[in-house]
Amino acid sequence: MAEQQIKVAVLGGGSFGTALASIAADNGAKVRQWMRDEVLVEQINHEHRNGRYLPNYAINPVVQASTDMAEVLQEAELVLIAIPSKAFRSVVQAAKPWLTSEQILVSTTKGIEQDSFMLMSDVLAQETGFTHIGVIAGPNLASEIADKQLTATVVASADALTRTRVQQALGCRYFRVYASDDRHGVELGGALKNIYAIAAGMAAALGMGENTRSMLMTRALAEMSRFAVAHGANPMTFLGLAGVGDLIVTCSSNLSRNYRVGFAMGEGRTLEEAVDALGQVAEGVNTVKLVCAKAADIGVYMPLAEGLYHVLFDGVPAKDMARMLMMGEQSSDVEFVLPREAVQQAHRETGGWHGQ
Ligand SMILES: NC(=O)C1=CN([C@@H]2O[C@H](COP(=O)(O)OP(=O)(O)OC[C@H]3O[C@@H](n4cnc5c(N)ncnc54)[C@H](O)[C@@H]3O)[C@@H](O)[C@H]2O)C=CC1
Ligand SMILES: O=C(CO)COP(=O)(O)O
Repeated sequence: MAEQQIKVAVLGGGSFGTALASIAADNGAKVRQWMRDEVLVEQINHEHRNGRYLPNYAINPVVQASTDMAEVLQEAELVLIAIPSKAFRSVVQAAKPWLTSEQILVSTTKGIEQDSFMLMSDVLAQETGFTHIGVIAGPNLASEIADKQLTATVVASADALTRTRVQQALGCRYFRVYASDDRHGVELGGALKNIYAIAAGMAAALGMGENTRSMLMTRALAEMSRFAVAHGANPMTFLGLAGVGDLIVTCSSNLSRNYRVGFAMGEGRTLEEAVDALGQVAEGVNTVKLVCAKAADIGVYMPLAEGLYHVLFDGVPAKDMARMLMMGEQSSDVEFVLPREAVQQAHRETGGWHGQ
């Protein structure tokens, strides 16, 4: 018996929405993509190209773009939402009249909502009240996916049907989809690593070496998992693609927008200049603000995120901040092995930490 063709809707006309639409189409799905821009719709439908966000890649001609939300969502079994966090809720609200409880709704957005500090899957759950809700995150640079480079991601949901349908719809010869039930852990992995990608870009522009980058990434992982565990995530998630996997790619690649913002600032540009030159979303700029405020509120130790905050928003030179961070507390390597408190206690018992 021939397999039934799955109907996929993608909300968002940016680089990631476009890359995901093309994967689903390559995999045999019927794909419709919603975006606001009429000109882009025409270009995708006639030239099979997204000239604004992924100019150098061919889009599978099966992808049909439209500005009409009703048309895009009609009969869709799987809805992928690739909208920057700032606009995510408003787009979900606009989509709501055409969403049904049988549909599988998946956020692909790596950000946190400004006022509520909610993750996008929680926004989806709050706005719809539906059960088939999940997220996708992992080392997924959109242009590499569009180039069909071998790639893997994670779908995370407590709902087995959501995990399975996403694996079936997107898993193909160049894209593997691994499953997790730690939705918040996976989602936080994707959102938090953007902070450290900015710092990594800055370090690279300042000529810091490979030891430094490795230290930065590994200590970033310690901070990310500490923060996520305080929000109920499983620390083991950070060993996976949405944790260490995404951190590696985003802290190493000039294709990452967050890395590029950091690199531009390391070269002497202001934050505003760096963001303007990008012309696309760099979620980490907003995420670092929100995360630092939350970490202060709930008492989570995040020296790298705080350091980056002072560089981005208080004009502290990145080199001075790096020097200060090097003189901070020498703590536990992996605190899920040796708790931080045990290291601090030992220092207290031996007369304190003698940094210079
Ligand atoms: N580009 C990438 O490599 C990856 C991106 N992501 C995440 O995907 C999310 C979306 O990012 P990209 O597609 O990369 O962004 P992008 O900057 O390439 O495009 C953003 C898209 O959202 C649209 N948009 C913005 N505000 C809107 C509104 N109010 N109403 C309707 N549409 C609106 C823009 O018109 C544009 O089509 C981000 O959270 C990002 O972190 C996740 C994995 C990889
Ligand atoms: O999340 C990404 C890769 O996994 C993309 O990162 P940027 O948003 O920094 O481009």
